[in-house]
Amino acid sequence: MTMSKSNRTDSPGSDSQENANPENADTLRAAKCVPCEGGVPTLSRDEATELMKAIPDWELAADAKRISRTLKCRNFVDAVARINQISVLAEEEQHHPDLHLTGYRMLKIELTTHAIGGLSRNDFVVAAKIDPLLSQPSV
Ligand SMILES: C[C@H](O)[C@H](O)[C@H]1CNC2=NC(N)=NC(=O)C2=N1
Repeated sequence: MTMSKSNRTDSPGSDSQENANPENADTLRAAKCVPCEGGVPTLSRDEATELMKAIPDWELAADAKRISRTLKCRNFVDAVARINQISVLAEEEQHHPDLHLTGYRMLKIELTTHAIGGLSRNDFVVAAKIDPLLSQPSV
């Protein structure tokens, strides 16, 4: 008899235990950034790759030390308005992206945890919170 997923008992080490609570955009958005002043390990490439599934519009750098999202804004004023929205969020979270505005409306948002020289969960929390801001008109 095949056991349905719902009445299967999870035991440590069983394959159903693996990824029992996968992170998604909602769990990341419900989280708060944890103050980071170093002394904690960066996420491994595998951990980062797993978290990328929650933020599909973002790109993982080849060295797995940062994530980025690039968008073409309507115009310069729209791009600056988005920077301002992101700055409010970054201050609330006390985790700050690098923001590059080039070619008058190309906005590249990069996240890395400077204190540890690589990625932490904070980067994914902020990325997941930035996404809804970008899907609304800025002004
Ligand atoms: C204590 C507080 O978490 C730190 O000073 C924060 C501020 N904002 C930050 N932002 C980013 N991106 N990386 C950091 O390491 C960082 N450190």
